[in-house]
Amino acid sequence: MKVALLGGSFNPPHVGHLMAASYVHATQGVDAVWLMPTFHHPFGKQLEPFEARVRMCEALCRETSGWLQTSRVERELGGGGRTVDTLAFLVERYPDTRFSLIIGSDILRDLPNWKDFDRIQRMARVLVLYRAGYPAPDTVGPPLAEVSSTQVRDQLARGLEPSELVPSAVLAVAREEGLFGLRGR
Ligand SMILES: Nc1ncnc2c1ncn2[C@@H]1O[C@H](COP(=O)(O)OP(=O)(O)OP(=O)(O)O)[C@@H](O)[C@H]1O
Ligand SMILES: O=C(O)c1ccc[n+]([C@@H]2O[C@H](COP(=O)([O-])O)[C@@H](O)[C@H]2O)c1
Repeated sequence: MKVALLGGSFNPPHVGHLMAASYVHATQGVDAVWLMPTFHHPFGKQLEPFEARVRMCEALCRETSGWLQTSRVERELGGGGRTVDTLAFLVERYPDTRFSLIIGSDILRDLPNWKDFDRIQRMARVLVLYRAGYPAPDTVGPPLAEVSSTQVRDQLARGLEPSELVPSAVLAVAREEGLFGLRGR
């Protein structure tokens, strides 16, 4: 079994995440892609509650035929939310699975602040996707969608409906849960 992991804040998930996951599933010979929402963000980002982000990720996953799944592993682990620790745990739990780790090229500038990135590279194949606006050497594939959770949150804060950036089922969960100031709107 070959699994690609896409870790993220998913605050909220958007079509860029779906495109990134689809691209990897379609071209990189993996059986499944797991979304791994952050429980405690290592750099202290303030996020909507974990279970609400999981629900939105699960709604995103339903846009696929089943190869995209959401993992609660980072909640199970607690701790500092460092990817190397999550990966070490998964490698031990699933000895017959080969893991890849997907990151967007915007992350490259943060990597010096990641814990043990060398060890991550020994445990998993790292796939750096070309996120539109962030060209870098050694990325895989064409530039992917110019969309971010920040842009989605900005639209929501201005009372706009980001229906072109977020799958409608994800927006429905955000509304039901009253996330991003949507309570009572
Ligand atoms: N449009 C995109 N194209 C390619 N990769 C993406 C895209 N959006 C997010 N990613 C990647 O998905 C992972 C998780 O991203 P994250 O959940 O932080 O979303 P984000 O849009 O970057 O959020 P924010 O705007 O809040 O920083 C990261 O590796 C990121 O690089
Ligand atoms: O391992 C680390 O040191 C580390 C530092 C910062 C971020 N990460 C992970 O990188 C992924 C994307 O993070 P972000 O900030 O773009 O949502 C997410 O899974 C984080 O847990 C990991």
